[in-house]
Formats: sequence, structure tokens, C-alpha cells
Amino acid sequence: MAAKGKGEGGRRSLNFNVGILGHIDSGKTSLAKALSSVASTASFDKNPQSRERGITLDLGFSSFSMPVPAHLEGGGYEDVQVTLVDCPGHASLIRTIIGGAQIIDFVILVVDITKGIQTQTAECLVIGEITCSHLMVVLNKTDLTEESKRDAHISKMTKRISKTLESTAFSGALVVPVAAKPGGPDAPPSQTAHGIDNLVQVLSSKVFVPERSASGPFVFSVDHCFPIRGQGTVMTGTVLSGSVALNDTIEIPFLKVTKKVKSMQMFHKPVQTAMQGDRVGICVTQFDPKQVERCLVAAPGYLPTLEAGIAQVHKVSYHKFPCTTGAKFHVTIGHETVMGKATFFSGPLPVNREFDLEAEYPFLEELPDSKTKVAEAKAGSDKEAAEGHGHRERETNSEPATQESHYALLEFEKPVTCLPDSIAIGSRLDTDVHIHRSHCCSYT
Ligand SMILES: Nc1nc2c(ncn2[C@@H]2O[C@H](COP(=O)(O)OP(=O)(O)OP(=O)(O)O)[C@@H](O)[C@H]2O)c(=O)[nH]1
Repeated sequence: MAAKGKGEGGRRSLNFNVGILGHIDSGKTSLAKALSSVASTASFDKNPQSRERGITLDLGFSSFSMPVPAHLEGGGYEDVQVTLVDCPGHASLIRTIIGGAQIIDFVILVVDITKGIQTQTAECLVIGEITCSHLMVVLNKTDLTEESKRDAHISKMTKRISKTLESTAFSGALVVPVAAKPGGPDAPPSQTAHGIDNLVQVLSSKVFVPERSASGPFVFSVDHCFPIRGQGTVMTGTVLSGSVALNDTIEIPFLKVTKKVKSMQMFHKPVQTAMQGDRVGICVTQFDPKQVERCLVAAPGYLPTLEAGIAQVHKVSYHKFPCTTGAKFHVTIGHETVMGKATFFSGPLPVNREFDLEAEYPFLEELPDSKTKVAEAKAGSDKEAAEGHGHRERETNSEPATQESHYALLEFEKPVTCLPDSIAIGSRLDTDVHIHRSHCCSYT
């Protein structure tokens, strides 16, 4: 079923989530600003901690709408509502990127033309490969190149980036030049961005109808929570699966609290329902917003809290360290990162992803290198996976199901509430000093 939200005056909008990734200072926030007309509550580095550190610490959300492109005409859509997710660029904030990336239909990878591909650009490519099938590169800060040689410079850098992309799942991706904030921070507000109209046109030609469904249990990823005087507490976030309507009862599993949905808004407009892929603010009453930062909210009783889980794993090609059984990793699932001990083993892909508890699976001292680039795998307890609880079907870059796959039994240091079948990344965040190396190690 197509993704249809209610737009202005009851019109149906096609919601399309675009993640903006890239190295620190490449111009992600400036690009989001240049692209957006309507800013939502969480947008543009409003977080005071983020302003202090001068980097985007939190996911910023903003949006703009554009006409339905020719290739989607006749699909019953009045407009396309593009939600921009401005993802942070700092490597140790991989958790936040994953939290945002799980809801992203399309990735814009921002590259500073004066710097080219940088460490975190490469990391963002890895994360893009794990979480999304569609990507384009935006070559930013073109104003910093000498005008007489600009075209040649853009063409040279485009070739270089395209060459890098050849060895990834994004071979052939478009590279679009812009100057999101010509003149940089000191430029007068009257200075407008360059190349944005062209970028919107290119993006428009790439928009597709994401596979989404209102069926299945409701799961909502909360990124901000704040009080509104006289109304209650608002949780803003993105619907990961199912749908929600006014007066529905929802649960905040880690607090074991249930609440009724009092009202809802999408980009400042009241709505009665929201479904998978929608960004929405949900208002509940008698709930202290300080209790919640990032979390998952769901239909009562749906989300499991796991002390251990089995995950199909692949070693990310950039990772140089061995992944040995018994090693501890920072395991990032949704918005949470917990320490987990891995025990690796191999075996055929289980039928319906249900492990045969009577069967013996070969133990692995060390996880072998993945023969493929980056591919998708699923996590969750085997039981939940076997029950096939529906969640968003994503287009992936996954390798075809092989006879022999690798798995990890992950024992968590503290219980994690997570979506069955969610993507996880195992990393060694303590290797920050080796920032030139990718932190990604294996993911499930
Ligand atoms: N000259 C020039 N400067 C730019 C352009 N785009 C962004 N900048 C400047 O580059 C710096 C970083 O821009 P941001 O938009 O904050 O970059 P970011 O990638 O969101 O940064 P983080 O959130 O820290 O990862 C700022 O000083 C911007 O003013 C551009 O097109 N031209």
C-alpha cells in the first residue's frame, strides 16, 4: 500500500523521508535550510547542547513540499511532502545516525567540494548501504572554487566521487553541485543558495512511492518530548510500523506506562490518524516529558525487551580488526546502544527464520570477512522473528539468501527494547582515537 498522509485541506500527500548524511561541516544543516520552507519543532540545531558544540547533535527534521513528478502522476497524490532528516556528522554519534536512518527512503550524501570524500563520508556510505537503497551525492560549497575553473573542478570531483561509488551499492548515483550557503557563516541573509532548484528537480525525478502499510502493530520512534501548557505532553517522532488514531492506547514499554492519544499533528496541522513513514507529534496527558528522551512507543504489549538475541551478521569491509567470539561490542539498535557479548556460529538460513533448537550449529572462533559489500540482515529474538511480526518492508541491498550464513548470539549487558527484525550495528566506539578507521565492525 502506498504512503498517503493527509495534507492541507484533506488532500493526500506522498510522504518521502530523505536523510542528509555527510562529514562534519560539509553543510548538511545549511542544505536542509536551503531546501526547506516549513521547519518542524525539532529542526535546525535548536538543541542547546548542539549549538554549544557547534555541530548537529540531534536529528533535525524539516520539510518542504513539491509537485507530484510526472512519473507518479495518476497515483492519487496531490503533492510530495519531503521530510529532511539532518543527521549528525560526528563519528561517535553513530547511534543517532542509525536511529534516523531506519526511517529513511533516500539518502543525500553531502560532500564538501574542497575536501572530497572524508572519513565520515565513507562511514556514511557504509551506513547508507546498510539502511537504504537509494542515494545521491550533493557536492556542496562550489562557491569556494575559483569561478573561472569551477566547471572543471566540479567535473573532476564528480568523476572522483563516481569512481569511489563504483565499489559500493551506489554505483552510478548522481552527483549534484550546489552552494547551500555561499559565502559561509558571515554571508548576509540576503545571499541565496545556488543550484537548489536543480537539486529539487533531480530529487523530484528520483521520488518513488515507498512500500508502506498501515497494517501490523503500531511502533513509533520518539526523538523529542516536550510539554505544551494546557494541552499535555507531546512526543514527536516517526511511525516505524502500523498506524495510530486519536484515542488509541499506546505504551511506553521501558516505563511500562500506557497513555491515550489525545491529539496529533503533522507539520503543525491536526490529523486524526498517522501511519508508517509519517512524522507526527502525539499529545498525551499527565505524563512528565522529562521521563523520555529517545525511545520507542508501541501498541500495548507488542515490543519485546530482550536480554539476548540472535542476529544474522556480516563484517563490514572497512573494518580492520578481527571479530572474535567472546568479544564485547557496542550494539546499536534503534536509538539505543548497549554493550553486548557476541558468540559467532554458522548454519543454513533457518526456514521462516526459526532456528531448530535441536540442531547443532558450527561454532566460529572468529567471524570471517564478508564476501559481499554490505548487506542487510535481521535481528531480534528467534521467537519473534519466527512469529513474523510485520514491520516496514524495505528495499535493501541484501545479498541473495545463501545456504550458509553467519550468526551471533548477542548477550546484552542491560535489557533492550527493540523492534523484532530491526537492524543493529556492532561497533567498537572505544576506538575513537583511531578515528581514521571505521568504527563499524559487524552488523546484524
Ligand atoms: N562557503 C560556503 N560555506 C558553506 C556552504 N554551506 C555551508 N557552509 C558553511 O560550512 C559550515 C558548516 O555548515 P553546516 O551546515 O553547519 O554543516 P553540517 O554538515 O550541518 O555540520 P555538522 O552539523 O557540524 O556536522 C558553516 O560555517 C556554513 O556556513 C557553502 O555552500 N559555501
